[in-house]
Amino acid sequence: MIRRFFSYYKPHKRLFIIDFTSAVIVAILELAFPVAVQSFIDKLLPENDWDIIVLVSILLLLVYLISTALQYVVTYLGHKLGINIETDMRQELFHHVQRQSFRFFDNTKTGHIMSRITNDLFDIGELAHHGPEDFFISIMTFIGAFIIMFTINVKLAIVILFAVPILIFLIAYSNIKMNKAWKKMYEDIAGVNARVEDAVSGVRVVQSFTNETHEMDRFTKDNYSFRKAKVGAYKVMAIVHSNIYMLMRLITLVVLVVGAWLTYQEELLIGELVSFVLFVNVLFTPIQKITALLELYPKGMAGFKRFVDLLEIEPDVQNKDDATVVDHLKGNISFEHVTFAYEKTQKPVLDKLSFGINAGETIAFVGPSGAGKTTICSLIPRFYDVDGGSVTIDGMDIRDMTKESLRQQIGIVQQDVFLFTGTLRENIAYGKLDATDEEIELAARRAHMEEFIKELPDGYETQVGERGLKLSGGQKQRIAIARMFLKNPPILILDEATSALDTETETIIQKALTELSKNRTTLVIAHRLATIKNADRIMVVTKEGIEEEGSHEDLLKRDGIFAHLHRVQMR
Ligand SMILES: Nc1ncnc2c1ncn2[C@@H]1O[C@H](COP(=O)(O)OP(=O)(O)OP(=O)(O)O)[C@@H](O)[C@H]1O
Repeated sequence: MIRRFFSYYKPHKRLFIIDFTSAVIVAILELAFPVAVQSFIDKLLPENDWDIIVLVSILLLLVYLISTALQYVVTYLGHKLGINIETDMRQELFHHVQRQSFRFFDNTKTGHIMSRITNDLFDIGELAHHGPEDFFISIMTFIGAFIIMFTINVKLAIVILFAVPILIFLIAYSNIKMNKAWKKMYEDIAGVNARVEDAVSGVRVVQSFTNETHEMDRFTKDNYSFRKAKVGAYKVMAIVHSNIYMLMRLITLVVLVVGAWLTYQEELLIGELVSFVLFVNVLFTPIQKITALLELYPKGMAGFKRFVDLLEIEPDVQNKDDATVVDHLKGNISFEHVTFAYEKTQKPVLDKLSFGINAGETIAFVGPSGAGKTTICSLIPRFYDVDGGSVTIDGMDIRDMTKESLRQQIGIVQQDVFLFTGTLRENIAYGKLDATDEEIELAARRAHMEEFIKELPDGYETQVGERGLKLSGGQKQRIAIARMFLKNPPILILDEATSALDTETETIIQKALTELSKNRTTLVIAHRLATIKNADRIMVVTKEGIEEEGSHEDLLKRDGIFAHLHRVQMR
């Protein structure tokens, strides 16, 4: 895990070297001060040589100026390094999440992903900056200070050395305890995020059932569990901090007493004693840094582990090494003995399903809810891969095509159209990012959007989405259709595109859809049978597979499932 963590420093080697070297110099200069004070008191003062005293003072001033400049470099560049690493990781994670297949999103809460991309990465960034630098510098200062103290007076140095095992014990204790506490805290904050996500996106349902109190109770439970974990972690930290504080004061006192006695015995000079007391103070800094790291390290590493765990989830729909980039597909689709289950442990939704669609045909799928119509349509763009059998387009297995090129050939219009925050123009252009204004306006005209765009004061530049104009279901759907005119795919999937509209809007949208499906292979999932009268073929999908197939008229004549559904709807 640590080796992997360090691999993120590679692109910022130069920054790391500058930051690290500056920090090392600052630490060495810190050690110089007590040594200078000692020679001041024991050598320069008794000799009364004021020229040297002034010179040494100027030199010390110079050392401090350099130290201050380097301190700036360490703080600024060090944080910059941490931020750079955090940004790289966020890029990688976002890219990775975008590559994931539908199955991943079926099973992962947005709140959990958000929490990894934000909270976890903040802590990892902090660790990236402070971790190696503070650890190395602290060890270095510690060893350096002890070496100098031993050269000044062995007995007094040994007295201080006794404190080291206690320190190591405290550090180890805190590390174990905090590891556990942070891990729990991360799980809990992800839970809190997921709960907020549920309550906010489902707020309309919550309010319509007046279940606010119920939601509040569930949130309180998660929030308090998070609080307990975090407070627990800080309790451990408080124990460790206060013990270390007491230890350091004790050491100062012991140094003073033993030092005074040694001075009395003429084994130690006054300047040496002062210098010892100052060194005990110098030791405070690395110890404080190490205690700060005790909080940061387990926290950052717990976050990093979650980050790596997420990165290691490979999308289950992958391109083969020798996958073909397809272009201009005709749209002859064939399902051959297709078997598919969402979860390996569950009964297949589709069981050895076979059928064919000719290029340019309009096929409608009808049938009872949960029979698998949407599933059939999700397999064509490879949102999921089949478990058995194959799906081919123009005779080629879709798993032999790159998924990007395959999806470029397929357009999907769903009932629930997602609008991105931005202008109307940008939202239409989502179908073809480099579309010209003329192309966008033509697509809007073909999707029968012109009328309503004209009425908007800002026209195509109107802001839509969460922070902009709210569009009706029918208007959103026309945006989706306009996107498709721009994308211009040979295969079209219309998933219950008109089932939530009033008759007038539906007529307009039907018109737009009929134009859109011209010269394309079109698959329509419809619940309202009247809208698919003109389909070339209707397939009746049930849990047993495709039970009936034929034109509207044929199926009515057959007087089977479709005729029954039709009669119920007409009634
Ligand atoms: N993402 C999913 N994960 C697990 N199971 C799923 C998922 N989506 C659908 N299913 C299950 O697969 C079966 C078929 O669902 P599908 O959505 O394909 O049916 P449908 O015919 O389109 O239904 P409807 O007309 O109600 O939209 C259902 O039993 C459903 O519970």
